[in-house]
Amino acid sequence: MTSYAMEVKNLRKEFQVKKKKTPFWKKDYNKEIFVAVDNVSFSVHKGEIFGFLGPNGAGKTTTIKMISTLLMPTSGSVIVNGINSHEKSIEVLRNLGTVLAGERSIYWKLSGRENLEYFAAMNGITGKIAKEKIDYLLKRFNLEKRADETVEKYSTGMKQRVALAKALIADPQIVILDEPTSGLDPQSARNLREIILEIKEEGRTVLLTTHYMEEADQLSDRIAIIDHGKIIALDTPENLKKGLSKTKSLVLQLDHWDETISNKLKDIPAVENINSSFNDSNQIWEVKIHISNGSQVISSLISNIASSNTKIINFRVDEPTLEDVFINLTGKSLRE
Ligand SMILES: Nc1ncnc2c1ncn2[C@@H]1O[C@H](COP(=O)(O)OP(=O)(O)OP(=O)(O)O)[C@@H](O)[C@H]1O
Repeated sequence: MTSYAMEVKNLRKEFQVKKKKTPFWKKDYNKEIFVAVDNVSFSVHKGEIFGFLGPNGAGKTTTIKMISTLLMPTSGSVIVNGINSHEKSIEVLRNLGTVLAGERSIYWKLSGRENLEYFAAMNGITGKIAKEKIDYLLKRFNLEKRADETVEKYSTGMKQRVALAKALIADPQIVILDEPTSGLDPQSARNLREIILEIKEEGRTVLLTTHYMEEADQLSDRIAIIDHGKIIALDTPENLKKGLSKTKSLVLQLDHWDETISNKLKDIPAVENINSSFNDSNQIWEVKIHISNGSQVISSLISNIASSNTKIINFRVDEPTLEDVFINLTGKSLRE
């Protein structure tokens, strides 16, 4: 018996895309190959939450769809509980509960309860057992009171909880969640993160994609960071950050910020990256400066800024985050 819930080996997906500036009537010979997932390999241990972290367009959803047998890989394989997913997809699907981003596989014209009844029946679960399971899931996900209203009337958080209940109806050992908290308000997102931890406590394995680094950090036992279809790092969140013990971020609130100040600071060798944003409500600039050699450069940065045409309202020094890990590996921010 394998100790892995999932083994992904050299997974690759190529899409044929139209070349830029090609007239629509010129067809096939104007296509080129775009590699969305580029020989990705990783193994997920039974019972862990494995985070798949990367910016928009990195290849997370494409990978998830191949794992869930919704998309045929160009090459490579996925082994779920020792079974090859593209040779025995029905057997593999029995072990998987998947919630794709922007879940449309629940029926909006049916109620939450009817959705669960439908998907229970699809999985051969009927009668008293189905009723007990559905009542339990509706209660667990706090959907009981509005269980008989159509899903279209639900909030995004409620729809997401129905999708999750649907994914759990057949009691899968592995749950795959694609950007589960995307578009949720902070309270609903927190609520969903608690549910994800409970799913792990029940002994299930969770594969979770997200572009929220704090979420990946908080939930995951291990994290693979993906960019441009390639895994660029894979470890526990602690080890990923430990590798950057000298990296710090200087976060300042300033009354003014411009390119001249930014360029002057970028000339300092320890400065890796600068992100700035203007807060309209209090008319203050928040500037985050990522630095590579810890505390040594902080005092010279502050005196440099203080002597520029701006006033420092506040500042703090942050320890390395997964964002810093990503910047260190790619030279750009996760959100750029
Ligand atoms: N059917 C398709 N045809 C062509 N290109 C595609 C197709 N599906 C995805 N892509 C491209 O593949 C890349 C990876 O997309 P994917 O949806 O996997 O990214 P992602 O990491 O999940 O990002 P997001 O968080 O934005 O969903 C993107 O550049 C996307 O435009």
